[in-house]
Amino acid sequence: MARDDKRKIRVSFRKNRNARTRQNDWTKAREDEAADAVHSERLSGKGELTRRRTVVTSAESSDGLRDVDASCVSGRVLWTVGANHSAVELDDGSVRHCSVRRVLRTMQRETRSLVVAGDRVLVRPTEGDEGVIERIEPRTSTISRTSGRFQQILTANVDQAVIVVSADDPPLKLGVVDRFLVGAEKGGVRGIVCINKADLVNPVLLQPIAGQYTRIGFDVVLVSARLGLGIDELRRRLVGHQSVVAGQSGVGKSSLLNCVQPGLDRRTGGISDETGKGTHTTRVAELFRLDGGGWVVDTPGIRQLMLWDVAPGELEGLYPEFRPYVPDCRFASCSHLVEKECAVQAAVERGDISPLRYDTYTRMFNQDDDPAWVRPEDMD
Ligand SMILES: Nc1nc2c(ncn2[C@@H]2O[C@H](COP(=O)(O)OP(=O)(O)OP(=O)(O)O)[C@@H](O)[C@H]2O)c(=O)[nH]1
Ligand SMILES: [Zn+2]
Repeated sequence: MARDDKRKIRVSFRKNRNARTRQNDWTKAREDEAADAVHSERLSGKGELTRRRTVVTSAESSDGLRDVDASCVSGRVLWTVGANHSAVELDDGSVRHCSVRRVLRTMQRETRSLVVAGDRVLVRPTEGDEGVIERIEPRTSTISRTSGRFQQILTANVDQAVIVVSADDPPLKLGVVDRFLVGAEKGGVRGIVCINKADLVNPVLLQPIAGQYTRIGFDVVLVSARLGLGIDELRRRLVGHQSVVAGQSGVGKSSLLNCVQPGLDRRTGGISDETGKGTHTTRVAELFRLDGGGWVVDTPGIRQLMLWDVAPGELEGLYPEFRPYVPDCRFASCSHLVEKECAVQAAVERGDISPLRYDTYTRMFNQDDDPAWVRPEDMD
């Protein structure tokens, strides 16, 4: 290894990128909000690595990393088991089973950011189809959940979250949709609402719900894995993107992925009658490549994105349609719940903000663990 090789080190950005500031929100025109939501540079909720940028330097490595020489190849992590076993697809398409270099493992323990599906890594090939991960490249986004006192990163480098809910069985809950959307916003990824099992309800009943989200700027796809409806449109939205598929167990995530890419063979399971919550048939976060380009991360069928650590005061910034009104509230610390001269409440009363969205906001603000839910037949 040549010690004077050019190499990359990570340096911290000086700018505080932790939170959207009110100042930024004030100056945003309403039409810009959807575009803003996908502009991950400004978004919060990212891991340590992403607050750094990579620079090429010929100086001595300051991060304790060994020189990465020409024998190393880059690739993308497909899945991981524990802290030290990852499957990595190299850029030539071959897959290697990799351990993680010890110094990296130690650093990861400190930052709580283990190698995750979606990570771009540099691998030193060893025997057979094995290798060692020498470096994790800076992440452009992370999806994480809070586990105890720590944030656990589930996957990295995705640009959109497909939030799958079912029109029925289990019943559609707008509280669930909105929690996932808030989670996506917080993670700096674009949320797409995918309503599956459209065959179980009269599609006319789904239109007001779809309209509520498209008006705010979120894409909505109505699909039925059973009937094959809407699958082409879903595929079009996935191809060329790095997507995470999220949603409660039993809503049909695996069934949809099997439709989008036949031959994928995701295991599907039935709803468990006892709990109504479905059985957890998809266990590890796993990344797969789509024909036509892009890739998808399949996640365990639990409510993980809803567990994101969002402080009540952050919520106003994570409801894109609230943001234009917030600066007009009389009190800077307005919670938009009870205060007088609140521009958000006024917008709800005028019908400019959906009362259903406002309802989920109030429940999330009050940290109501029982998410609001509305069946289509309850819609006007
Ligand atoms: N009626 C109807 N049933 C569906 C549809 N899509 C999936 N299902 C059924 O819903 C059940 C759950 O589907 P899965 O694809 O296993 O759901 P999942 O979201 O992957 O579940 P987890 O792996 O537990 O997260 C299965 O019995 C499917 O046959 C649909 O479009 N319509
Ligand atoms: Zn207010």
